[in-house]
Amino acid sequence: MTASPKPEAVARDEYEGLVTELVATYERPYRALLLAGVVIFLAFGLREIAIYGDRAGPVLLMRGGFAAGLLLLALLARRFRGEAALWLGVAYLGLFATGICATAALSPNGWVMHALAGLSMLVVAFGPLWPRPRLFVAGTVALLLPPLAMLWLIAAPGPTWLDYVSYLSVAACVAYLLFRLSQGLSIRDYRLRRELLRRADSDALTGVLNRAGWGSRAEQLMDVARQSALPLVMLYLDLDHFKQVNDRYGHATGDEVLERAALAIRSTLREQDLVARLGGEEFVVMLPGASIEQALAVAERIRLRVSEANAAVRITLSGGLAAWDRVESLDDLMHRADLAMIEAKRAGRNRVVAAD
Ligand SMILES: Nc1nc2c(ncn2[C@@H]2O[C@H](COP(=O)(O)OP(=O)(O)OP(=O)(O)O)[C@@H](O)[C@H]2O)c(=O)[nH]1
Repeated sequence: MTASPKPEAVARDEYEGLVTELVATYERPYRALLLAGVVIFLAFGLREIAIYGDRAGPVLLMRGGFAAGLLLLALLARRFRGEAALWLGVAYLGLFATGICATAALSPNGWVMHALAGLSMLVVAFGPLWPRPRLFVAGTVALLLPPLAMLWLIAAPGPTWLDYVSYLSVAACVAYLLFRLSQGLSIRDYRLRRELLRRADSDALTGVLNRAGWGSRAEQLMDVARQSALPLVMLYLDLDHFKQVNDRYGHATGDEVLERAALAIRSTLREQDLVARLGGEEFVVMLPGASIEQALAVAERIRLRVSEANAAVRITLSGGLAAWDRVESLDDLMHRADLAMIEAKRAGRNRVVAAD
C-alpha cells in the first residue's frame, strides 16, 4: 500500500538517509577539529600547571571538565542525533560561555579575550532559540572575534603565543558543536516539513490518504500503468446505512467504525495498492496490475472483513468496481466505479458490482 501510515516509514527512511549523508560529508574534518581542540586545550593546562604549581587543582578541574564535557557532548550528539543533541549543545555552550564571561573579570592578562570568547559563545548558544535566525548568523560572525582579538593581543605584551593557541582550540571545539547544532536545526525543520506534508495528504481519522493525497498518487499510478501496459482496476466502497450507526450508537462509535473499516481495507491490500477516504463513509481503492477477476476477489474480501471488524454494529459495505480502459481520465474512471457502487446499493446493498 502506498497509503498511510506507510508515509511515516518513508519519512523516517529519508530522514535517516539525510543524516547519514550529512555525517558522511562533514563528520570527519569536524571530529578531527574537536579532538585537536581538546588535546591542545589539555596540553595547555599541563603547561599552566608546570608554571603555576599552586593552581594545579583548579586548572585541572577547569580544563579537564571542559574537555570531558565536549567529548561527552560529541558522543551524545552521535547517539541522539537531531533535537536532543541540539538542546544539549545549547545548554552546554550556554554554561561554558557564562563561565568564560565570569573568568574575564578575574583574568588580569587576557580579559579582552575571555570576554569576547564568552559573549560570542553566549550568542551562538542561544541564537538558535531566538525566533529571528539573523541573531544566529550574528553569533557565528561573533565567533570570529576571538581569533581577531588574539591577533590584537599578540602585538601587546602579556600572554605568550601558547595562550592564543589554547584559545583557538576552544574555537575549534565550538566549531564542531556549531556543526552539530546546525545539523540538529536543519533536521528539525526537515522533520516538521515532512510531518506537515504527511498531514496535508492523509485523513486525520483513519490515517489513509485524503482526497488531496489521492488525486496526485492515483494519477501517478495511472501513468505507470500506461507506460508498462499493466491493467488497473478502481474500487468505490461505501458503508451501508452508516447514518443509522451514528444515530443509534453516537458519533464516536461511528468514528471507530470508520477507523476499523480503513484498517480492514488496508490489511486486505498489497504494498503497491492505493486507498483513500474521500469523505464521510466513502473509500476508494486503486489496484494496479490486477485483472477484473482478481479485483472482484479483493473487493469481496474487503466487504467481508469490514463487516467482521464491525460485527458489533452489524454494518455492511457496498462496492463498485471499474477496469480502466486505458483512455479515460481518473475522474471518468472514478465516476464509472461510483455508478457501479450505486447499482450495488440499488440491488439491495452488501454486495460488489462490476461496471460494464
Ligand atoms: N461518525 C462519523 N460520521 C460521519 C463522518 N463523516 C460523515 N459522517 C456521517 O455519515 C453519514 C452518511 O450518511 P448517508 O450519506 O445518508 O449514507 P448512509 O447512511 O451510509 O446510507 P447509504 O450510503 O445509502 O447506505 C451522515 O450521517 C454523516 O453525518 C465522520 O467522519 N464520522
